[in-house]
Amino acid sequence: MSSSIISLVGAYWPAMVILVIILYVLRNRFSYNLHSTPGPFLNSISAAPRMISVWNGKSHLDDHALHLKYGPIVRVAPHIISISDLSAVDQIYGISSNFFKSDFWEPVRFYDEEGIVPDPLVLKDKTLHSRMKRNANNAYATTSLIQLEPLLDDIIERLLRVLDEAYVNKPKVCDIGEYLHFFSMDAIFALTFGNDLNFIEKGDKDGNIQMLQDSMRYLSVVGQSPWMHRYLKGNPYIDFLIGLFSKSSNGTILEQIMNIAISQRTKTLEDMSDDPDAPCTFLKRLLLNQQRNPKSITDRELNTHSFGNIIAGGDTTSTAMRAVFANVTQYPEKADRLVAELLEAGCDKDSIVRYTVSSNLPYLNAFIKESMRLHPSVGMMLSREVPQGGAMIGPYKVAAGTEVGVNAWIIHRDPDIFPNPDEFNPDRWITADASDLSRMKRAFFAFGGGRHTCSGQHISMFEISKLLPTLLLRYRTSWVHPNDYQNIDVSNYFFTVQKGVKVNLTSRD
Ligand code: HEM
Repeated sequence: MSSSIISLVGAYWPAMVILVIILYVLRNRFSYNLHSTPGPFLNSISAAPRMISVWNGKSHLDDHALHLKYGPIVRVAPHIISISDLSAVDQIYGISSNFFKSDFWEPVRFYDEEGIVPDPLVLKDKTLHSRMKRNANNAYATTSLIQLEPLLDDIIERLLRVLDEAYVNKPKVCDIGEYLHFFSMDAIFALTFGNDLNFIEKGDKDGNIQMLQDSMRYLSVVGQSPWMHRYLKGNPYIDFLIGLFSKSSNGTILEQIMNIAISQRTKTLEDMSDDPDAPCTFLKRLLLNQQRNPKSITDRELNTHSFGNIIAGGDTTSTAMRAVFANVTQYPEKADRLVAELLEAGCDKDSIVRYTVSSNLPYLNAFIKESMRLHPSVGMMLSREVPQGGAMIGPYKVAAGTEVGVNAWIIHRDPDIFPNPDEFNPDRWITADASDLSRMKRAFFAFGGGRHTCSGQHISMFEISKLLPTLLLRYRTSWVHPNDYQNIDVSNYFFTVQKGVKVNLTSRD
């Protein structure tokens, strides 16, 4: 009997392989009821094209091309739909929406003996998420940040000193993009904990920034097929093996940052009793919240809030800063208009710009917003899962469990919302009539939307709207080669990090 089965398999195995492939293709093609959703055929039968696109770091360009070809709703993988439609923003992300965070985030969900480590960025549990967010709200508020301005000023001064000494009026090319990254890392450490790692002077000598970016690459690629995580870094043995060959084992850098968060909590508690008048950092404010109402926030949640700041606040803010800086360099006449606005508001080239002044300057704010429209720091869709019972996505009824999302990179280029979308035109934010402006604001998705809207957006605007005008008033900036703006390389591993923002700096007298 068994020998006849073996000979049968031996004779028909090619046909069986073909049958399995056909069944696999059919299953994918018709899964989640998505067979009539527009999109390339290959993407509907396998996640591989999507994973390759993400692996290459150019999925924002590929997705944009797909939307131009197929319209506002595109099936980019058997289980994933990318949407570029204003009404979908409310439907998927609105406060009362019941779409929740998808398993895209599984590769960066951490578990300990108590279960999932509660990081708001990745939580599916809406009740816990709302409580965590509510109880940290005041630490992210602008009023809390303003009293930390001296801390930020120290870091800005450090950066100016380094730039003055090494680059200004010297024939040496400045990789300002790198310095903006160092600045944003030092700034977020300082605002969160009260001290920083001095990336500005020491550089990234331990490769921490690179390791964080490697973790994002892992998330972006494996997040397209999250079940794979279990067989990769989600498996302790495999993770150990990967760690032997690469410095960027998922565990190392994220665990290191979590350890910093834990040790800083203890240190801040001690400092609070030694010096109650010390600046009220993010962490100190959370500890004060906890002392007032111990049930409102646990130690574990305190740790993940600080941890989340470092993970979510470095690449994002520096990417936005590089986008603004590149536009300042590319459009000198617009830069001159910014300078004129700053001088008229009483700023001068030898002082650090005050946040209360810069945050009220219309052209500066429009310039920053337009830079973030054309170059949002997050360049992949903010993935959510369709809830029980399925949902109508445009004209399509899609099944529960389908991953759906809007990508800022795409919706920010919708010509019906932003006419001449590829044109860098800060004035569109100033001259649009009320109804167009309201649509533009609703479509501005750089900080996400709804209940998961970026908690740290005021922190990043605080940093950006102080540092960039200060640099602008102090230095003239020019490209090293005429085509440098077009040649900036963008790698999109969730964060759209640019390489090659290199300039000559001269003092602005
Ligand atoms: C220009 C700078 C920034 C950009 C463009 C940005 C963008 C975003 C986006 C798009 C989300 C939504 C993710 C989603 O819905 O899936 C988000 C969430 C978040 N961001 Fe930011 N971010 C920036 C800076 C920061 C900073 C400086 C911090 C911390 C100090 C921060 C902390 C967070 C946190 C904690 C969340 C999770 C919020 C939640 O899920 O409720 N971000 N950010």
